[in-house]
Amino acid sequence: MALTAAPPVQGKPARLAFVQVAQPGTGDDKARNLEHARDKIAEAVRGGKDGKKPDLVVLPEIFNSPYATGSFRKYAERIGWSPETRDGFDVAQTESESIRLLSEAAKEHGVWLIGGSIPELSADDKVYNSSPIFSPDGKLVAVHRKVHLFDIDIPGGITFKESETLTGGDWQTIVETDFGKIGVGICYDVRFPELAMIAARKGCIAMIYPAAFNTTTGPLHWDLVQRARAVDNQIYVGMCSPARATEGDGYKAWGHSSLFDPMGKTVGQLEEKEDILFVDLDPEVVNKARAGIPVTVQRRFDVYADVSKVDV
Ligand SMILES: NC(=O)CC(=O)C(=O)O
Repeated sequence: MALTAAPPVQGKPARLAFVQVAQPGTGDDKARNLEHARDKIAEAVRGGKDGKKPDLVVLPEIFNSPYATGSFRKYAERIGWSPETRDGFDVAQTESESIRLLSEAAKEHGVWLIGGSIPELSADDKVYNSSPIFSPDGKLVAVHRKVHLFDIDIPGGITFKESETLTGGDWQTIVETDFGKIGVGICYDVRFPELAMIAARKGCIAMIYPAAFNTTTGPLHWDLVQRARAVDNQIYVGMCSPARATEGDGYKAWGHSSLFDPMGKTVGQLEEKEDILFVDLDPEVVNKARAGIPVTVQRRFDVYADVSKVDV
């Protein structure tokens, strides 16, 4: 059977900065967490060793609140964005101090910003784990609400039940940037291959996940799930984690923020402490991977369904 060439992924080379800030402890106040994140965004924008300014800055999951089911409602803020009002949404009208601060930071530095995630209080009084995404003019272009809630119970390891206080989101998020389409998920969403598969088939060059794996699941699965999503879909996959807390008995994040390329190679990875990872996306790397291993044109939709045809 003759092979048809895969359509090239659209995009331009881009520099990403993953800001691995410490996750707040239960005694921390929100204002301090926000100021710390603002300072770290400014540091990221100054660039890494080569001083190159990033095109996109990414913060970790739940960066302004402790990662604890008992804290989410207390820290939650009303954002007010919805997919229906996306084009008319004005950040000046939000009640959320975190959204205002992140929007100002994106605008001040002229960068795309995936603002990690924060607890969000909805109009009908539900709490979501939500990732706000800003364009370089400070516009809030999307909010991804974590679709799959982190409910696990590993005896002798970790028990966590986000569904005690959170509700799962019900849309998929793909953002059109000036360097290509980027899919956004949050942490546990990475374990469900469908979101990455749909994003890739809709032309995304990368899936980015603000995330906070832990010291039980991190060593086993953090790299594995990113490489699996990257190789299956021939896209870049990255996760930005909080730094590991060194004190207290709260959540111990895995750290190790990282980016993997479409062949499953590690583009870059941090350790567990506070740090910033600078890594590059290159559409030619995606195109080369797809030309070499042409799974994009070898699918058998006569045998199984194409999930990317379903609109979510
Ligand atoms: N924190 C999460 O949402 C997910 C996680 O830690 C895991 O999947 O492991």
